[in-house]
Amino acid sequence: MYAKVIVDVPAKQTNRAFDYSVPEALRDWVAVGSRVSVPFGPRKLQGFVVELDDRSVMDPAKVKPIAEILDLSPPLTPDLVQLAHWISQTYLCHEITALQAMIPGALKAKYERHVRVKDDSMGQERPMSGLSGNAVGQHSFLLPAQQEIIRYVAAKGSVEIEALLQRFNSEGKLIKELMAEGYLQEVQMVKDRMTAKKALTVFPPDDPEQLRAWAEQLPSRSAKQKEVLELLAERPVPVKLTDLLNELSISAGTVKSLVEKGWLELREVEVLRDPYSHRSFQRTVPLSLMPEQEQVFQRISRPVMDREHRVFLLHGVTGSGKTEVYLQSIQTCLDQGREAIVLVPEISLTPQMVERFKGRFGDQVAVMHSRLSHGERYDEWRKIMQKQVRVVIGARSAIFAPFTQIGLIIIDEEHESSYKQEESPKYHARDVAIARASQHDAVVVLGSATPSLESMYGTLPEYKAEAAAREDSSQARFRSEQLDLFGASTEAGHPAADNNSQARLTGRRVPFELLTMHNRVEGRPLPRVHIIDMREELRQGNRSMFSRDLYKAIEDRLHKKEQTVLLLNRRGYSTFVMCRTCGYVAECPHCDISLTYHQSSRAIRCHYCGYAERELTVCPSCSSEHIRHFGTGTQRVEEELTKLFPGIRVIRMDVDTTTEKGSHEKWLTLFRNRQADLLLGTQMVAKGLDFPHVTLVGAIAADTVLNLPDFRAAERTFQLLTQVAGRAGRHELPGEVYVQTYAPEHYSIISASRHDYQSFMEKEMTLRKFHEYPPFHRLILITLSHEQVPLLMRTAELLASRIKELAKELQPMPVEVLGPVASPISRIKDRYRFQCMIKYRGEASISRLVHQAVAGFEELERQQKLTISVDVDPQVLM
Ligand SMILES: Nc1ncnc2c1ncn2[C@@H]1O[C@H](COP(=O)(O)OP(=O)(O)OP(=O)(O)O)[C@@H](O)[C@H]1O
Ligand SMILES: [Zn+2]
Ligand SMILES: [Zn+2]
Repeated sequence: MYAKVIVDVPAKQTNRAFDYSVPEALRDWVAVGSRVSVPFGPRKLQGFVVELDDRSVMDPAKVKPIAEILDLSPPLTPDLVQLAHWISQTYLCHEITALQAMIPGALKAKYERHVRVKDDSMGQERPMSGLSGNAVGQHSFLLPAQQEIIRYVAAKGSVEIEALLQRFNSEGKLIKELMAEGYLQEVQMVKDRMTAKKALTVFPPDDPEQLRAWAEQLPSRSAKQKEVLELLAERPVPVKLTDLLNELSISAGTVKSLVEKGWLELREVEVLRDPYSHRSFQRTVPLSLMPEQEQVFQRISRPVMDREHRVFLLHGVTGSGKTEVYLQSIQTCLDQGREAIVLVPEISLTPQMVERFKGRFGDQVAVMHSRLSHGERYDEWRKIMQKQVRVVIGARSAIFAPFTQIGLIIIDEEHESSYKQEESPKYHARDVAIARASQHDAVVVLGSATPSLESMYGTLPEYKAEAAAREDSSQARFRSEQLDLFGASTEAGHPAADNNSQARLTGRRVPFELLTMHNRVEGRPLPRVHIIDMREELRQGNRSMFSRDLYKAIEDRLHKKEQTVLLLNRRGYSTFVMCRTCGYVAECPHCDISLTYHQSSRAIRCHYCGYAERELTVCPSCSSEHIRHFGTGTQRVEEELTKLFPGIRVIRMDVDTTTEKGSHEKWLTLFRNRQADLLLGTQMVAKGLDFPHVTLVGAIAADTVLNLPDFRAAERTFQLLTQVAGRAGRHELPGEVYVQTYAPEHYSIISASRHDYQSFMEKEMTLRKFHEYPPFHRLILITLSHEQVPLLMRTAELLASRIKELAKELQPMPVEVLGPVASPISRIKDRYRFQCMIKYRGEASISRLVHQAVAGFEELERQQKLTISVDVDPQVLM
């Protein structure tokens, strides 16, 4: 038997599968998706098996054997292996890069592979030595040899797989069966796993009444100690010291004195890494749907039941109850015995969101987001692998969850640009989701109150016509591409892989079907939006960052004890440092970008390279003292608020206040419990939040994004304003919104204020079509960087003309090569940057051509330390 292996060297020469033979001993273990170690020249490399075959076109004498298999069960499913291939073709990256992106980080770390007797509780790695007699007794129908294996493993707790195979050599197959049947389980002893996590924990005495008695004894000045005792009397369970301190806002000293009195005990306890273990989720039942929800739900569930690949674009206004539709559609999917993936933007993967899914589906849900540690992520991934869960909710990369029976993929807030990964593989999760769904005959739901123009385009007749015209030719072409990549054997198929899904990923795109929910749940009105012209405020002599109306509205809410959300759109907002006398702007000496002022460290800093210097007090250019930082950071807004409204309780949420793990959650809980009057923040307050007492929303600088050199600026502005406005008046109390802007006549701001998606979309579509921007044309951005401009320019020009030349072959397909020009940010970390933009209509073949052109420069890249990066469908044009 032969395996085709993609090795872990991201380079052009190695960007193909290499043949290896599968040694007899590994036959039962190697499958498509296995991670293996193989000899490669003088080295040993890691790689992934992408295909198995009985034959090899290579000279058998020259084919080397696989050295080792790295996981007992393949970490990738065959459909993921195929998807990786599709990603590498679509987004022009090395196949290995796509494969690596699909497995959790912990698997890339050093670890040992053990097996143990399966215990149904997750996440525990304790030895199972007590279990031997029982486990075997129950499974008396196992072969004697298998029983012996189980007994052996149970007695040892866990056994390293090599040791086990050695001990029972020639029984590899039996061991494999035991694993497949779930008697034995693989345990990865990841390095960071071996050092179990420990936490100081406070133990109350057994009798809580005793605590009350002690509390009585304490003198009144020990109020804090009393509080601790009373809390524990109420809730007599061990509690993590840090949690206790946070909960009561006390210092460790308070607890220490109680421990010294011998009333409480403090011990180090091992903690398990279930990120949600400390929370119990209240079970929820399906709500009875509003008529619009019901209609949409029916449309989605039908193809879910019929196992038809369809793509729906669900446009539902803020507060229309999209989440409930997702939940019930997922239930339909689970009832079919299939699995569901829910993608949400990282930033809105809030506890509230998780709660909704855990509340409905309980332990069947795995959660994946980037704030989890390596170990936690790995544990969640393992739950999916071992089929302990059937729903995964997570950020972008959760689209690679190793499910095998996907029925439904939901992408919430589908318009979010964070679904595009900025590093290689530069994939867009929306497109990957559609590709993956097509492999499984699954349904995709793209949900948003402000659908992206790209997705909207998918519902237009123009797209359907285009898709239909492309159908025949592209399908034929794609099939032949597959053939020459996998070799003729693809048709014959290979034993271990699920060939059905292999045959299906054609890259074909179905037209999207538009579903609309115009109304909020229970007919609640959308909030009234006021546009405030800040130029007018200035004319009236108001120099504050708050307009008079917004000021009054905040005051009014404080009075009524209702809550306010304030958005400071910092993206594109310059907190740069400028001299008012001569106009000097402090810039990074290594990058083409102005430095940003950071109040906490009183320093000015570069966002790209981290360069920092002390705050300037005199202008380096003219020595004037009138040098100051411009712009309105959240910190300054907070200061201003406390000045204007003494006693106001403000929660500030921005990158500075949310870096600590769990801080996000902490702030939102405080706000929800109405322990604050006002939530101030950047983009992260705009999304997904659903708080009943929020009746006022203010956008302080609504238009900052409009000034960015980006053709999506208007779209982003419209989306952000609509989303943040949507936070107000979602429950009984009606909401009101104030939008402060210097561009009150801009159509994105006017449409947002009228909740008029349709007119915004039509206007924007017309403009995009006129300027030949996406979604009508597609873009590929090629960025080159090097320390020296002449070489860079020369190379960029060569590359551009090479692409133009190759593009001639594609006539009459319109391909336009713009540039090379200096990038909007023309230097980062002392490297200059140039870009070429390719504009085209149509599909796959253009990416091949770019790939071919770029590959021709790989040698130069290596020799000259030049970098060329290719971004297909770029979201960021800097
Ligand atoms: N059928 C229903 N009956 C009663 N309440 C409902 C129903 N469906 C949803 N809700 C409630 O309506 C509120 C808004 O729903 P949800 O948060 O799902 O809206 P959404 O469409 O996701 O909004 P956004 O896009 O702003 O996040 C929630 O509090 C939800 O519990
Ligand atoms: Zn100056
Ligand atoms: Zn810099």
